[in-house]
Amino acid sequence: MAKPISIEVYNPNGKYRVVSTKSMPGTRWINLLIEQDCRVEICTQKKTILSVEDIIALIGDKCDGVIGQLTEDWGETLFAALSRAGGKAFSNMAVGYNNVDVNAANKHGVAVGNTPGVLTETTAELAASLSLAAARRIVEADQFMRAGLYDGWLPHLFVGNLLKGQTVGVIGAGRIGSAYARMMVEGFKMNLIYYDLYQSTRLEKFVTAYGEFLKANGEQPVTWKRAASMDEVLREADVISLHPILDKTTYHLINKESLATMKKEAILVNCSRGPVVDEVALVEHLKQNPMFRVGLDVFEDEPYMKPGLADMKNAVVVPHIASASKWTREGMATLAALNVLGKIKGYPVWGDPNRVAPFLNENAPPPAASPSIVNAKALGLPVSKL
Ligand SMILES: NC(=O)C1=CN([C@@H]2O[C@H](COP(=O)(O)OP(=O)(O)OC[C@H]3O[C@@H](n4cnc5c(N)ncnc54)[C@H](O)[C@@H]3O)[C@@H](O)[C@H]2O)C=CC1
Ligand SMILES: O=C(O)C(=O)CO
Repeated sequence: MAKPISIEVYNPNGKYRVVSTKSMPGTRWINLLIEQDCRVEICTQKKTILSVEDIIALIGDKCDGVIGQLTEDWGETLFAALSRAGGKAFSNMAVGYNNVDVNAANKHGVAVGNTPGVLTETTAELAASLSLAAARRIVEADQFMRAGLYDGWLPHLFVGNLLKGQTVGVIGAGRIGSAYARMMVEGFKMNLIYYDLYQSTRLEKFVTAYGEFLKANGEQPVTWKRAASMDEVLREADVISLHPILDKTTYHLINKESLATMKKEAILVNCSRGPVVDEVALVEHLKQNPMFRVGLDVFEDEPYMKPGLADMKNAVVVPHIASASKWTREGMATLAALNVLGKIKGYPVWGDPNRVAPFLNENAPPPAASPSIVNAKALGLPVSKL
């Protein structure tokens, strides 16, 4: 029998019961639910990662929808529990939903929401920050200063890599990968090589136009190339950033062999999901190649790091904060709440989950639609004509 869980309740007499497994930034998401007759229950348990049993206790006997987190295991057990409680909607407060078994949700007729778009630039900015931190050895240098070791300028002190004119490689040039590529190309005048299952025509056009602009101003133009294989990117790029989804095809995409393909002084950044990289192989590679550097936001066994990683001076590590800007996190909470609300109210699904701005405008009511439901087709949900 699961222990009772502490909660905070808003609008206790609301008709629909919506549970959020965590407190989320901002208040707009709560207000939007309350305005539509929802009783909102927020779990206040002091435990970072809730277990399946904890969430079953939160769902209880009657629950219309749940807003959950990427740390939770949303599989058959939870969707069965939600369905038994009369629930028809779940939303991750995340764009990635590798923690969700969508087939199990389909089986129980539960709509699964995610939060694309609102975190694209914020996440890309963190990937760019990690690229710079690794290239210019910022964390090592900061630690050196704080340790009182600086006793004067030296020609060899913390020499790193210049980005200008080098090649940035992007693996997974979707929303975030493309935004990161634009930042590195435009900001640092890097040439681009990318690998994705699909062509990114918009990104290619952007780099072409920027190259023409530079040329017209008497500067060296930037270039782009769509690689035929991932190995081509690994061989040619000086900085490689990983932005694919995590699924069977991308698990351990970066492993001992692929690391060996990369340049000895390359920089690898991962802001996608930890298991995209074989972290044991990475630690070994970092040990053997002190000039190879990484910037990691995500880890294979989050929240843990594989043994040895924390000791590596050539690794910059941060705790899965890529989407952590105030605007983005408040927007993610809003989109997640509206995904659940839309299904409860019987609204259609928004036609273009990449165009979420109308849901984020605080000065107007949001459209009567769920912003992004990943299994809309499987459940036969109607699509909004707005
Ligand atoms: N660290 C963090 O806090 C965050 C991490 N993420 C992660 O980033 C991922 C990407 O997000 P978006 O760019 O919004 O998604 P997206 O769906 O726009 O882009 C993913 C891209 O990966 C490509 N792809 C899929 N399989 C591939 C393969 N085997 N090889 C190469 N490319 C492949 C797809 O074709 C697509 O273009 C999310 O699924 C999530 O896991 C997203 C936001 C924040
Ligand atoms: O949205 C995601 O997928 C995250 O990892 C957190 O922003």
